[in-house]
Amino acid sequence: MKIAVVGIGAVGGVIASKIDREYAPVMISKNKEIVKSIRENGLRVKKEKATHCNVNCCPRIYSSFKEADLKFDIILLCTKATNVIDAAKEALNYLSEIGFIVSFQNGIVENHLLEFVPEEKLVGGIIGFGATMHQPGFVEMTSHGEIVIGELNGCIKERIKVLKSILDSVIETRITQNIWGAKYSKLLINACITTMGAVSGLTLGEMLSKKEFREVFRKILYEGVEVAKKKGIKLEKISGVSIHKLAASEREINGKFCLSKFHKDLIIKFIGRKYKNLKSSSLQSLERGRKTEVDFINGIIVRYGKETGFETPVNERIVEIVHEIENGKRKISPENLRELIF
Ligand SMILES: NC(=O)C1=CN([C@@H]2O[C@H](COP(=O)(O)OP(=O)(O)OC[C@H]3O[C@@H](n4cnc5c(N)ncnc54)[C@H](OP(=O)(O)O)[C@@H]3O)[C@@H](O)[C@H]2O)C=CC1
Ligand SMILES: CC(C)(CO)C(=O)C(=O)O
Repeated sequence: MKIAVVGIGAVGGVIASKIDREYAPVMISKNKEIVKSIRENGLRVKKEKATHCNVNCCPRIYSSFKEADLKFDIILLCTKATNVIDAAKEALNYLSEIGFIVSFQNGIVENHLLEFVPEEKLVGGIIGFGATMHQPGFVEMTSHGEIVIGELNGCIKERIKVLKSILDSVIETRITQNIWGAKYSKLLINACITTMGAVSGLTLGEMLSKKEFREVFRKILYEGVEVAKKKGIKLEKISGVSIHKLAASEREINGKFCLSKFHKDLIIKFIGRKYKNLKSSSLQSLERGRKTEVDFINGIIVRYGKETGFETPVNERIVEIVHEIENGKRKISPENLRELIF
């Protein structure tokens, strides 16, 4: 089984390091500094409570598929959503006859990929763990959480079981028959945690310790969940969390199977405590001068809202705020979240 990991940043680095011994994946990175560092020092991984160690002594890293000049049975796309189209276009030419691509991006990118990737060549994926790249070629898994994978048409084929067995070496992996719903459920997590972390510059713990920011969290989620209902999207638990059940909805509060506003607030507070050091991947992008994936995350909630006639003012505003930061017109600050309290 020939495997390629494309995009050796935080997630790609963690995945490549964990499957290295058993599957010897080939790594593809467009980032010259990362290629140089891994060629010189190996792929370095920070282990919990340790400094770091080299796990990949014979690094198989290339700056393009052309340079690697091999065909692959599985290509794991671990770039940001903003780069995934280019990465997938290149990858398609290097698939073996039985080969397929896995899209691990946060947000929804699969509809764009399906414009040129045949459906049978694409499998959807979700990364539930957190990862950080401290320096080029030096990565850390910062929080735990499952990987979820699924065929876009919901079938369970043999290949998805093979993929699961490979990814189980990274972290516990689950197969879903509802990958679109699962991806949207993860999108909801990112619409709150990742985007709020990006505009505020706060860790999750700092952010969710404040009641006013937990309220922003619930408003972003509320809009996302209402839009999902209108679109008929079936939401599901990700890493054991039914994020959608935490949405603020006065109608639901009086309903049968829902948590009280007090309990929802308490659970959000608890999530903040449990993952207190989590640093948003979009914040990491902004700090590196890169664009975020907000258009594929909160932007999707706004788009689905427009399609279904449901207003999404908080998501609309946070998308604008992120773009202002990306364009240098605004600074990252907790004050940005205060603008969303209306
Ligand atoms: N980090 C996290 O905790 C989590 C991230 N995710 C998702 O996983 C995906 C990857 O995130 P993350 O690892 O943080 O991102 P990173 O930015 O750390 O890594 C992506 C890497 O891909 C490189 N790259 C860009 N285009 C290409 C290309 N065409 N071919 C090869 N390499 C390319 C980038 O280069 P350059 O450095 O030059 O930009 C970068 O080094 C995102 O969609 C993210 O939302 C999901 C869950 C958790
Ligand atoms: C919230 C988290 C860490 C969960 O996996 C994530 O997806 C991100 O920051 O991009």
